[in-house]
Amino acid sequence: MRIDVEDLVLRYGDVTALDGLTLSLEPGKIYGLLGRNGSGKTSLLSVLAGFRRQTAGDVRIDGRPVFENGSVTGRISLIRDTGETVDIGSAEDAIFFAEWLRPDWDGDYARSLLDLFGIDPKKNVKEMSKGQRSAVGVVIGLAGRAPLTMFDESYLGMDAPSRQAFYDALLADYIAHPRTIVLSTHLIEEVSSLFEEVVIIDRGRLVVHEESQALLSRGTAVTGPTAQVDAFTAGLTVLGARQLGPTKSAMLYGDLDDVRRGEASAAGLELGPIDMQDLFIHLTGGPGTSRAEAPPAAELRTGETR
Ligand SMILES: Nc1ncnc2c1ncn2[C@@H]1O[C@H](COP(=O)(O)OP(=O)(O)OP(=O)(O)O)[C@@H](O)[C@H]1O
Repeated sequence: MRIDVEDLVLRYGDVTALDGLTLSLEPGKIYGLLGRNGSGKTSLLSVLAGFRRQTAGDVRIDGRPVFENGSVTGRISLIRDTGETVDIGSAEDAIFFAEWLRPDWDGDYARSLLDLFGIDPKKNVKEMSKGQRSAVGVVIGLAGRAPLTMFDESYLGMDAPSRQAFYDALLADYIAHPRTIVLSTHLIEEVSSLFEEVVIIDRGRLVVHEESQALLSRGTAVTGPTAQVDAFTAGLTVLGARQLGPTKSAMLYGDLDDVRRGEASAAGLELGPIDMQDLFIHLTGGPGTSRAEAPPAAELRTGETR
């Protein structure tokens, strides 16, 4: 499903969670939705799912308004981290309910996923561990095959092998049944290989909406002997560095032109890709930056080496 959001504002009393956000997402892609704590990710997903009415602005899914529009919300699935969507008895009950609610529901797939995650279908969801509840939520989200499926940190409670099983299942099922998928996450490195496009929001505003590869190409890792790396990176925007014995790897932000690349090669330095997480930290103001100090979004969008 196609998403068009224009000048979206959402306020909770005095708190402005979404502050004039404009964004369009094409159908049939996997999007990563990233942002620091309190940046407005859950608020955005809640408005997109029709759980909340926006304070101002326009929200359209496939060209139609969302809030209190059953013909649209019935085709949208938002799985939240709290698992409240499945708090209705056993996992089997949750599946029964989802089957009734979801036109594209695949019951056999749901049961195979419960098996994959080691979930006892008869167990009451309320008596499950946090990770097991998350897994039930993930099963409901995947097997529902909603044309717009959104996971809001739904898998945070799951352990590493279960999360990996989820990523594998998501990718395989997405290839077999293409749809629009939005993944909100703080586990950036773990999930970033799934993203076709990345949306970063900060303080309720859009900072970046770009193809993953284009975003990653904004940074370069420079690796080699410490003295050469330091000489090469002097005056450039260095996001961070790692030292291993006499070898240093520095993460640079911004384009390196062919001349600079030639210089690196002549100095015996290796140029490689940068981690999405390092870019994210930079684009949202750096680890020690308070929300008030973070650079404005317009400045962050330029992508030039300073
Ligand atoms: N029900 C609510 N009532 C009042 N303020 C709220 C409510 N829900 C969210 N907020 C505020 O809105 C802002 C955005 O919150 P939101 O939950 O959308 O952020 P988030 O990006 O999902 O954060 P996190 O990564 O921590 O989950 C925050 O300042 C938050 O305190």
